[in-house]
Amino acid sequence: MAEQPIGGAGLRGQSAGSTALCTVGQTGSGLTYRGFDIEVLAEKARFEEVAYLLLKGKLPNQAELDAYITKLKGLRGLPQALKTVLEQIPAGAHPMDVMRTGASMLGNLETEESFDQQQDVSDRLLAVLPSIICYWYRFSHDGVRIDTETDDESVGGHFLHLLRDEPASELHARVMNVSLILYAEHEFNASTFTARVCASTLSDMHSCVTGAIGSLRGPLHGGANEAAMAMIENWQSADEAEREIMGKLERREKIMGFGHAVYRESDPRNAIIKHWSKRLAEDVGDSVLYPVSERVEAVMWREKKLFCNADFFHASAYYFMDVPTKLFTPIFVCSRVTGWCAHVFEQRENNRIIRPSADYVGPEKSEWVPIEQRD
Ligand SMILES: CC(=O)SCCNC(=O)CCNC(=O)[C@H](O)C(C)(C)COP(=O)(O)OP(=O)(O)OC[C@H]1O[C@@H](n2cnc3c(N)ncnc32)[C@H](O)[C@@H]1OP(=O)(O)O
Ligand SMILES: O=C([O-])CC(=O)C(=O)O
Repeated sequence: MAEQPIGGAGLRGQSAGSTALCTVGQTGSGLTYRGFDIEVLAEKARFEEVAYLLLKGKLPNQAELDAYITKLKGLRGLPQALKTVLEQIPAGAHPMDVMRTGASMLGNLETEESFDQQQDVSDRLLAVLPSIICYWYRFSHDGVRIDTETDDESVGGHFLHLLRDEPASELHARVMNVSLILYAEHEFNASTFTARVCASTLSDMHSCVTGAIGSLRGPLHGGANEAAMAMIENWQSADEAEREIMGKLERREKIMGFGHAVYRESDPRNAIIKHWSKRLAEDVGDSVLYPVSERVEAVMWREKKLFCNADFFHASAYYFMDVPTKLFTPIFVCSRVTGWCAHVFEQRENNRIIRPSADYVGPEKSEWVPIEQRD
């Protein structure tokens, strides 16, 4: 057997099961949720409609959507014990760690006792995750205890309202809606696979989501939007960006927000969020960050044939909406929780514990040496 490094090839290209939720890189459009092209959903749908599609299995009619929005609005409140925990977390903590703790603590307070509760538990998580992150952020940064039960119609509007203490503009609510749709679901990505592995042991929903948040946090996955922002904000012009990117490529550094494990030529979400980033750049009169981002995109394609993934233009879009960089990946959580929960439902529906094998590359059979005789 050929010697291989410890670690692995990332299971790239191997099927690890089936799903009815999403196709990635298979059809002409590149990305579909339950058969609907991402371009159509981003243009026509509300995020809550997409959440319904993923979680309940079909698009809602008007009455069903109205009832769902009303339900989500009624689930935004935080239990006192969760507020108390959030107030203990220091301002310097990473918001993804706060999300992880928040989801986990909720599991102590509102435990999923039976899989019959899975729809309600998922709706609660979807409604309350923006409240969790914004309650902590505003308490630790501004010293205020906010009321998280706003009357905003949308999840994105609710998030921005809590963050800034005023309702979101129409443009910002629209961009948040698109962003949440783009991030909602993506087949067997690392965080979703984490959720499914956890679900396959017949564990509870909060454990699946808590584990998934931990996986999404890393810069090779959801954390790339923050890492991209940390990079591009250093550059004052497109020419400076080009010089710096060339240097990074020479030093063989990874450029965050580029490349993908499945897509080979483009990520269909990029053109959509790029369009909205441009609109926001015009709205705020930006003449630096958007041109810098466009130049980085052009140089990466010219030099490496690497394209922007969903994360790259999300960085500038969120920046133009005044969202602090550390909150970029938590927004991803507020969206992807729909995909995670829907995958947990699927896993539970036809479950077998996920337990692959490893090729052993360690030492041959070894003799035990008493501790006093070891080097
Ligand atoms: C929402 C999301 O999670 S999207 C992904 C977000 N993550 C990022 O943006 C992080 C940066 N990108 C990456 O690290 C990778 O492209 C990943 C993790 C997304 C995919 O990883 P892989 O499937 O291993 O990438 P792939 O096999 O296509 O890589 C091929 C080559 O391109 C290089 N490459 C891939 N992405 C990048 C990048 N962003 N910058 C520089 N080089 C890159 C790899 O190092 C590899 O080079 P090598 O053959 O010399 O080792
Ligand atoms: O599919 C992946 O590997 C990563 C990704 O784009 C996502 O999770 O949205």
